Amino acid sequence: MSVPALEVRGVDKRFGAVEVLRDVSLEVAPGEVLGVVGDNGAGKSTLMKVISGVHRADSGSIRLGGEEMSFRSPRDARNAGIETIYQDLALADHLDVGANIFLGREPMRRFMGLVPMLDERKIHGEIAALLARIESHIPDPMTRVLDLSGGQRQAVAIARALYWRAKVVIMDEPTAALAVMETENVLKMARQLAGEGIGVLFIGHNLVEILKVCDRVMVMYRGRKVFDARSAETSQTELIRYMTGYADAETNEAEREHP
Ligand SMILES: Nc1ncnc2c1ncn2[C@@H]1O[C@H](COP(=O)(O)OP(=O)(O)OP(=O)(O)O)[C@@H](O)[C@H]1O
Repeated sequence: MSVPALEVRGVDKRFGAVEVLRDVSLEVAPGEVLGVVGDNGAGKSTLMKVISGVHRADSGSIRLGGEEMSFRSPRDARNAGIETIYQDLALADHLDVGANIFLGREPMRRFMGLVPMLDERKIHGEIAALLARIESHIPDPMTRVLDLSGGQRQAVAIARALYWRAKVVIMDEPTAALAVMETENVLKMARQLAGEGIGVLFIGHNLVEILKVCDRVMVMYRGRKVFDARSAETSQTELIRYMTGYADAETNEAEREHP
């Protein structure tokens, strides 16, 4: 078996007296899209924030490509290869597409061997190649991100993940604020990232969408992972039973009856 792109083992997280994550484990293979679902407050965002270096777990471990990680900041996580794409993206609105992809590390060239200058030809070429790779329709890569649509903004974040060779991309409710066509594009991009060998975590509420785009789905309920199955082997009804705690209650009842 290949080494998982991401492996989370036994993560616990408390905020004061509140236990928000309890012994959560998951694995995402390279090229796999794992859906994460659960009711409001189930702990999905907190889990993603632990993985992306925003919060530190109280216990448990995170391995990226088989290597144990200890992130002190989101920057640490990004440098290690974990890119997060939020619904409200952390893009620099007033900067153009290129600046948002290169994050201040644009290709440079030396003028007459002395003064370093932006290598605009290389920048244009790289952006065009990236956008073509994800089949994104951004007419002019020099557009300010502020002037892009929601779906185009997602495309910029995805291009950035590709450029920086992310190992894992977290898409946290990426389609929540998008129109139908844009939603389709973002779903397609999730599959394209997986096609590049990236492990994708896809958090969402729309089960039709989740079952369509994800290879596997896990359900969070009150801070625990209560279910994990291949999309082809589960259904909306089954996921809802776990999301609402019914399946859990049934198991407990069966255990009481047949201890
Ligand atoms: N910084 C924090 N301090 C205290 N409690 C928090 C903090 N962040 C989250 N929580 C609590 O942790 C629980 C899980 O929240 P989380 O946002 O992870 O859930 P979620 O599954 O992502 O929900 P949603 O679908 O609504 O985004 C909630 O009860 C929330 O109030």
